[in-house]
Amino acid sequence: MSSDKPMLSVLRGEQSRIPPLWLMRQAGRFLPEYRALRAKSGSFLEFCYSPAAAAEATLQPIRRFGFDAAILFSDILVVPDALGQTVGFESGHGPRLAPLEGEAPLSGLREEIDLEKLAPVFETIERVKGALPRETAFIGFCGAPWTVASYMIAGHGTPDQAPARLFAYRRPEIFEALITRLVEASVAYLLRQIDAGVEVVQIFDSWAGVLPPTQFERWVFEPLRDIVARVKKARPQALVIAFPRGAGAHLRRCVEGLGADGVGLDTAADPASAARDAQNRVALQGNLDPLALIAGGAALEKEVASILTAFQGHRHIFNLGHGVLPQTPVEHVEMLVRFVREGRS
Ligand SMILES: Cc1c2[nH]c(c1CCC(=O)O)Cc1[nH]c(c(CCC(=O)O)c1C)Cc1[nH]c(c(CCC(=O)O)c1C)Cc1[nH]c(c(C)c1CCC(=O)O)C2
Repeated sequence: MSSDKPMLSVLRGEQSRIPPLWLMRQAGRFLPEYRALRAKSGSFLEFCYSPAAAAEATLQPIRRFGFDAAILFSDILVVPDALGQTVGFESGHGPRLAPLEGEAPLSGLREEIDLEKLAPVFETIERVKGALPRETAFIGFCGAPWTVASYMIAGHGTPDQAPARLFAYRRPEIFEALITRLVEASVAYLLRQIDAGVEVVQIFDSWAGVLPPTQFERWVFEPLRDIVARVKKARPQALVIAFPRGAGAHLRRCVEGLGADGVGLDTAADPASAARDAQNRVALQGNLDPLALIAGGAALEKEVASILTAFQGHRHIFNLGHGVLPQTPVEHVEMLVRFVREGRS
């Protein structure tokens, strides 16, 4: 099926000479208009739950750069919030959750996600949907069970998710119950996002890269495959991108076996080898180094050119290998857009 949205066409199986382009964390602190909007609001979660503000943050990068896709402005940690865990964000420090611990770590959590609590997110989606240019695709998202669980257990960001890894070894039954609950919650949440108006959902497994193969299979691959299968079965029109960041040696299995329409490549992944594995059966998304975007100039041009060359002849969505960093100059993003679309900086 062809579409007047280049992003959807590539996810549905077409190739495009000029890849559709969007950036993870394209809304955020590197944009002066985001900082101004954010300064007027309360806590980060309040901001995420304010439909007018969240819709505006979603649209800002579309107005400025004309990206091929908008991504819902929200956060992966609204899911633990809607499961009843206490979630906060400390400026400069990132997320702070009441960690899951003690004799019965799941006892304070709801069995099922409270979608009523997330009503403002669905309202944000409805607002954005009515305001997007007709050629712009709309992406919703959630965090993958392993990544979300790792924050729920530690209560904050860590360099290697050691607390969740230890928990999974020491208390595998409880960890399994948590992952199962997150699979259910993620499916329910994504289906509601699709019903509210997103056309694509991306599942962020930002911490997929820290596990040994046995644990990767159980906590990353299987839950991701289940979510993809259930979302596609319930909403066959919806398109799904999986982003198993740091999957490394498991990337091939993800490209071949997750059942997603697209797979996101992180900064360290080799585009040419992923393209060989994919055989055009899935679209590949990525994977410019966010630091090359900060550096700009000849280094940026060279990296962009090499990615475009490596993906030639393959279904490709241009993106970064991880999110835009706050110190990124806006002009470098403008340059990237010109370079990808017009082949000039
Ligand atoms: C692990 C993770 C989180 N959140 C997310 C992930 C997965 C992707 C990744 O690995 O980056 C996903 C996310 N977070 C945010 C978005 C918005 C949409 C977009 O991509 O533009 C998305 C898709 C906004 C945000 N989420 C957060 C901010 C910064 C808060 C602020 O503006 O005050 C934004 C814009 C806060 C957040 N949220 C999270 C952390 C670790 C932090 C603190 C680090 C930081 O500050 O960048 C959890």
